[in-house]
Amino acid sequence: MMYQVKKIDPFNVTDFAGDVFQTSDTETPDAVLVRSSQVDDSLITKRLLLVARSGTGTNTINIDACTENGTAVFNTPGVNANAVKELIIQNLFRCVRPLNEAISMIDQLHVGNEESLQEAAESQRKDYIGQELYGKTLGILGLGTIGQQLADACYHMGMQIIGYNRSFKNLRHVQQLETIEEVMALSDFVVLLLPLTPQTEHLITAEQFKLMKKSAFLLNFGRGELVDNPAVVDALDHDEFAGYVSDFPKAELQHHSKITLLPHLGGNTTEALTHSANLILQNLLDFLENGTVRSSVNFPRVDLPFISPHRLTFFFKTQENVMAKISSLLNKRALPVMEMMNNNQNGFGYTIVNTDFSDFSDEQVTNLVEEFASMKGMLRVRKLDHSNIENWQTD
Ligand SMILES: NC(=O)C1=CN([C@@H]2O[C@H](COP(=O)(O)OP(=O)(O)OC[C@H]3O[C@@H](n4cnc5c(N)ncnc54)[C@H](O)[C@@H]3O)[C@@H](O)[C@H]2O)C=CC1
Ligand SMILES: O=C(O)C(=O)[C@H](O)COP(=O)(O)O
Repeated sequence: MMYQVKKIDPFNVTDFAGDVFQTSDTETPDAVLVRSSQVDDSLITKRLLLVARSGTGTNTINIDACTENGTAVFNTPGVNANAVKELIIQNLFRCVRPLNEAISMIDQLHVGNEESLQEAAESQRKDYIGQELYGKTLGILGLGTIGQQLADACYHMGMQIIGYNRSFKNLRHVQQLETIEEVMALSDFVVLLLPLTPQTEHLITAEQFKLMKKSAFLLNFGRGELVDNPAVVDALDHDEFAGYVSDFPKAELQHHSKITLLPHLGGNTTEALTHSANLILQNLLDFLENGTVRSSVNFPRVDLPFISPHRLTFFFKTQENVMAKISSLLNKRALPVMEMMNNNQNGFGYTIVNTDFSDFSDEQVTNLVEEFASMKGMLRVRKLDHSNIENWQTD
């Protein structure tokens, strides 16, 4: 079977497409490949097996609708963490040392015959005195992969690290505090590294800005919607804190002397983009061909070698006792179970059964798949044929 994959963002699939999938403009694809663009709900048809997101944030995908539809959502968490960490550090330095301004001053400096450029420039350096990061307090909201890498790097630059996360992380270099408010009040720099979810939308607003040090900076590399933008502008206009850096530009934040906007540059390095695209394409291929789940936000991880002529995969709600019903039907229909692997997560189960349909007619196989699919709580059943096993023989 040749699967139809719709690319929402540009991807070079030359090394992957061919035997298993081809790219297509269809509105009813088997899989969608995407970066951070919006995935329209209309694409979530019964045919859609997978949304493959190259990158970390999945806020542009309707995960609940995908899950109910039996559609897996994959992402590549951590792959761009180093790129984001480095960009944040670059911006921390930018907050404390007026580099851009100093470079621009020299660029515009005109000297006469008597004076060297160096002398003229040095005479002005008193206007470009900065501060050091060493000894300052960095507060991180969201102590996930990027937050932890940032904490380690900044700790080794001599900063004090505090942070907030919904679950306790027990990190060596981070003092984890109970509330966002404590972190905001104690930090010289607050870095937002939370995902955008219904719980985190507009989490940071006017009340918290009032707690911040007047000299503190807020850096948002999580998502724009974490912050109430009009409240940021208002707080900066009233000198409640010193400056806002955001990787997520919005018109209401433009043209403000205390606001720096970047064009979503966090993961925008050759290394991160290449690694992330290759990883998602490999995982997409493996899911379409073998049903393997390695990094998904809604399907439990199951990776079982495909060493049988056929296999069945099941995605289901665990509370309906579907696993027991699957085992019972496999037994009842005397289907050989060569290998089987199951995993459960957040109320959903995913099971792969390696099997052999050689002794079953096509009609029997179709009926069996329909029997499984009609079980209460079953969200997706797939039957996969092993493309490379010919003349399969069991001992
Ligand atoms: N600017 C950019 O280009 C990039 C931005 N990002 C953003 O950064 C976010 C974090 O990335 P990673 O660190 O890789 O993800 P991660 O999943 O490793 O970390 C997220 C952390 O936030 C915590 N968290 C989630 N909801 C919370 C809540 N309501 N309250 C407190 N803590 C909560 C989680 O427990 C986890 O520790 C992504 O979801 C994405 O939105 C990620 C990569 C690049
Ligand atoms: O991984 C994420 O989450 C990001 O925000 C990426 O770094 C940026 O997304 P892309 O637009 O580059 O896919």
